[in-house]
Amino acid sequence: MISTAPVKQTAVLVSVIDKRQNEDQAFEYLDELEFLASTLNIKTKYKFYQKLEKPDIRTFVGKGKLEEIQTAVKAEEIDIVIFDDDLSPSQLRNLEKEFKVKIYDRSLLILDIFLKRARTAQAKTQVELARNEYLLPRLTRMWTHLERQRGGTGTRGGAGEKEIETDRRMIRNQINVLKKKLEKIEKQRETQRKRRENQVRVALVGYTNVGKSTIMRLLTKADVLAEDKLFATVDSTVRKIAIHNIPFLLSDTVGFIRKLPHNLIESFKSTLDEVREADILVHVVDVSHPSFEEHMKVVDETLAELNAKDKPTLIVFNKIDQYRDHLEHWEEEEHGEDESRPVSLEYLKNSYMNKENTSAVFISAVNKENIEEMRDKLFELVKDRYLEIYPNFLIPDYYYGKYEE
Ligand SMILES: Nc1nc2c(ncn2[C@@H]2O[C@H](COP(=O)(O)OP(=O)(O)OP(=O)(O)O)[C@@H](O)[C@H]2O)c(=O)[nH]1
Ligand SMILES: [Mg+2]
Repeated sequence: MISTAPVKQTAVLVSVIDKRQNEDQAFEYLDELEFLASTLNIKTKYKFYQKLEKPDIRTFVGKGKLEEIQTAVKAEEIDIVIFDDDLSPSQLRNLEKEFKVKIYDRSLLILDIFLKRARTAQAKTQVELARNEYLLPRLTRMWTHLERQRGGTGTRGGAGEKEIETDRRMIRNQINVLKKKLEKIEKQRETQRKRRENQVRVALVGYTNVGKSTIMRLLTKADVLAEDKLFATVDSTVRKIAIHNIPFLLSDTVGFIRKLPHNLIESFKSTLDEVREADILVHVVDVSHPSFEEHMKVVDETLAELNAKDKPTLIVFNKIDQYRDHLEHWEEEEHGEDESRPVSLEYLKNSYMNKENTSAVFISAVNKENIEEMRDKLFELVKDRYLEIYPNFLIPDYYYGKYEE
């Protein structure tokens, strides 16, 4: 009997941290990488990290570490070795020679997740383009993969330069075709966008898996996919909604992450236009995540790259239910003296809500806690923009000042 159930592939993860980072951060990064891998149904068996000033030019990690990893790969019959950084084409080749299994780097992992998740023609084309551009300089490696799959090393004399050149040409053609296709789709979207010119536009932004789609669903009652997986949303979704009779467009967007592949940002430019062209941003944060502040920084940096940093922003600290749970667990566990107690929710609220020029709210989207407050704060921002577009619009008095001192 032959089983047709997909066999879960196994992996070991490898990251390099420099002297400024501590062990906790190394584990954090590896946990995130494990989560990314699990999104592709890859099971992590071991995690390795090494402290280095810079990754090794030839093999990413040093010789000793390489041997350590090799032992694990052989003992456990591992299918894939995943690196938490981007590998150069030559590093890829060297590592493949060393381990003789599939090698992934962070970019390829994220690209494959996007490929799996993309739904619309536009998103699919964007990811395919980014993936081809990523593969082009690394084609030798891909070719050797094909060779091995055919089971024919030696019989054909290995990957010939001629075959590689043919493949390269094929990929270059493909890239041109995809670019033309994208241009056409973008022209259509352009007319769509023009039609939206006189409307207030709000974009949900944030690190991946923070709850953007859950909040979108809450506000629009639309059937938006929300999952405990990274990059559940790759396409952007736009819905028209209203708060206190003021209409606006709300869009759910692709989540950001540390070291998002540059090719991906490039080819997702038009999807990210949703963010760039928004009047108002709702920055969603998973406050229960131990690195939420680092995540906020990554989001701010990505927004700066998109020239979208200075828009009126509501910061939504989500998952306060989970934050409370973590605090409770912390109390129950034993801790060393050097471990500092996580701050209370009250403390966090005080430090963030008193900042000048920022509007913030603490909610639980799943337990529907403080949702009205979030709606009212969003309304304050939407209303200001709406009155810029329609200066003669009269807003009934009772909507004003609900949360003002
Ligand atoms: N405990 C808790 N979980 C939440 C809350 N809000 C969302 N989640 C969960 O967090 C996970 C991710 O939610 P999504 O809404 O898919 O997050 P997202 O930001 O859209 O994620 P991507 O599209 O992958 O970037 C899901 O399992 C949600 O059920 C919350 O308030 N509390
Ligand atoms: Mg989502």
